[in-house]
Amino acid sequence: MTGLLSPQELEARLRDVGTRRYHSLHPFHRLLHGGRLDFGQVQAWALNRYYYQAMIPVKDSSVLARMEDAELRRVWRQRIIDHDGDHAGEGGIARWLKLTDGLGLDRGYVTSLVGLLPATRFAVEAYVHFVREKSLLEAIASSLTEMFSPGIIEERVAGMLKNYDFVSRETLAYFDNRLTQAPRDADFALDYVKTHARTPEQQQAVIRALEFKCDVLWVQLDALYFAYVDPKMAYPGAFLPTESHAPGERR
Ligand SMILES: O=C(O)c1cc(C(=O)O)c2c(n1)C(=O)C(=O)c1cc(C(=O)O)[nH]c1-2
Repeated sequence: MTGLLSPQELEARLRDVGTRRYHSLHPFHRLLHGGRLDFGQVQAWALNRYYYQAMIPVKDSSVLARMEDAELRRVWRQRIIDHDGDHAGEGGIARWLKLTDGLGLDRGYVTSLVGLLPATRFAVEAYVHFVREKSLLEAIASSLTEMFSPGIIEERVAGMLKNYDFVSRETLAYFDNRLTQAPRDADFALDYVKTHARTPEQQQAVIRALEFKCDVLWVQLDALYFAYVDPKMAYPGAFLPTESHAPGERR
C-alpha cells in the first residue's frame, strides 16, 4: 500500500491520471476536433452528449443532498444553477440544445433519448450512481476531470470552427461559459480533496474516483466510435444519420 502523500504529491498523482486517461486522448475526439467527421457523425456526438449534460445537475443534486455543511452546499449549488439556469431557456442544458438545434436535430427527438446509444445511458447512469453510493470525498473527487477540460474545450472550439461550416460561435456557445466555470469548480474540488483525503486509503480512493470518471467519459466515445465510425454498427433503434452528409445539410 502506498504511504501518505503530501497534498502536492496527491495533486501530481491526480494530474498524472488526466495525462494518461482523459478523453482528450480518445481517437473519436481527435477525429471530431480535426474536422474528420461528417455532419451525421457530429450530430451523433451532440445527441449522445445531450444525456451527459442533462444528467450533470441530477448528479450534482445528489452530491448536494449529501452535504451536511451549509457553506459547502452554497458553493456546490452554483453547479446546478449553471446547468439549469434560473429560468426556462437559460443555463447549460438550454445552450446544449442550441447546438443540437443548430445541427438540425429535432428537440423532441433529442430530449426523448430514443436515439441514445445504450453505452451512453449506462455510462452516465454509472456516474450518477457513483456519487450516491460512494463517500462524499469520492463523489467530489469524481468531478476532477474538469481540471483538464479547459484544454480540450479550447482545442474543440477552435478545431470545429475551422473545420466545419455547419457549426458557428453561436451554436458552440455552450463552451464559452465552461471556460470560466470548469476552472472555478475544479479549483474548489481539488482544494477539498487535498484537505480532506487524510489517510493513504482516502487518497487512493480519490485517485480511483478520478480514474472511474475518466472511464465514464472514455466509454461514451468508444460507443460513438463503434456505432458511427468503425465498424459503424449502431444499436438497432439508435440515431442513424441520413444517407447524405453534405456539410450544412439538415436531416
Ligand atoms: O467538454 C468536455 O470535454 C467536458 C468534460 C467534462 C469533464 O471532464 O467531466 C465536463 C464538461 N465538458 C462539461 O461541460 C460539464 O458541464 C461537466 C460537468 C462535469 C462534472 O463532472 O461535474 N464534468 C464536465
